[in-house]
Amino acid sequence: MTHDKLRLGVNIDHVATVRNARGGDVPDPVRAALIAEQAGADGITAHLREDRRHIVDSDIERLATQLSIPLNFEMAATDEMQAIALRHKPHAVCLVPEKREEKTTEGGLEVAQQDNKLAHYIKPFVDAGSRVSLFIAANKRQVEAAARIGAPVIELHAGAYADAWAEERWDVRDSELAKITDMAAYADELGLEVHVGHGLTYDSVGPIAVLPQVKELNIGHFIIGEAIFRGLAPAIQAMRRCMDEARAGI
Ligand SMILES: CC(=O)[C@@H](O)[C@H](O)COP(=O)(O)O
Ligand SMILES: NCC(=O)COP(=O)(O)O
Repeated sequence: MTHDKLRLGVNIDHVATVRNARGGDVPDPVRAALIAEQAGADGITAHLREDRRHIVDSDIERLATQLSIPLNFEMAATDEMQAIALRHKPHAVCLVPEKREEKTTEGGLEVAQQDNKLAHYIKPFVDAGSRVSLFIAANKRQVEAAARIGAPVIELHAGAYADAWAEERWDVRDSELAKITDMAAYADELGLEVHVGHGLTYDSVGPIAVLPQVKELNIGHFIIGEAIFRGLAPAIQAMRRCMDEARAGI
């Protein structure tokens, strides 16, 4: 398999988190998205949570009209979100699980236990031309269920791997990396396009970026944090370099 260019989707939710802390208009996540575009991001990811704790409806409207690069619209599989996504027809719709009380997206979407329901739910997106992605744990049952319902893309949840790295629990990091590695290969065999995201940093991105089946990484929290110190464009470009150097075997 060839190592084609790995796409970087920049998640701008965390700019909106800072904005919403004061309830005003700044910092503007759409401005961040446009800077990310200039800095070489291949796409923008934004998660319109049901509680609107960061991205809000008007952000999605502005992103949909102002971006020149693909928008990956993350959302819970609800009727309300389906109507919003169908109105904007983003390049990609990524279904994620949501729990109201969680600090961030803790787990992957349960696809295996609701495959009929989800197959029905994603059909209007497929018909509308949006690429459907399922944010799932690196677990065989979930990967097989994603393929079964006809989702073209999965995004493997890298949170446990990234947390283990941050906490220097190297045995857990290695076992989580092995799960992602195995499931990326298995999903590719089943014909799924593989993305990975959540919690990745300059340190932890390399072992994921080298996986030949992985086509896209979605990264936000670390990049936005790093932007405080080095600026948004340099923070994105540094992530790009980490990915490219790992992919090139440097
Ligand atoms: C699904 C996912 O991983 C992203 O949406 C990211 O975590 C940022 O959003 P939250 O921090 O609200 O989960
Ligand atoms: N889907 C994962 C994503 O968009 C970015 O997650 P994070 O880097 O903000 O944790």
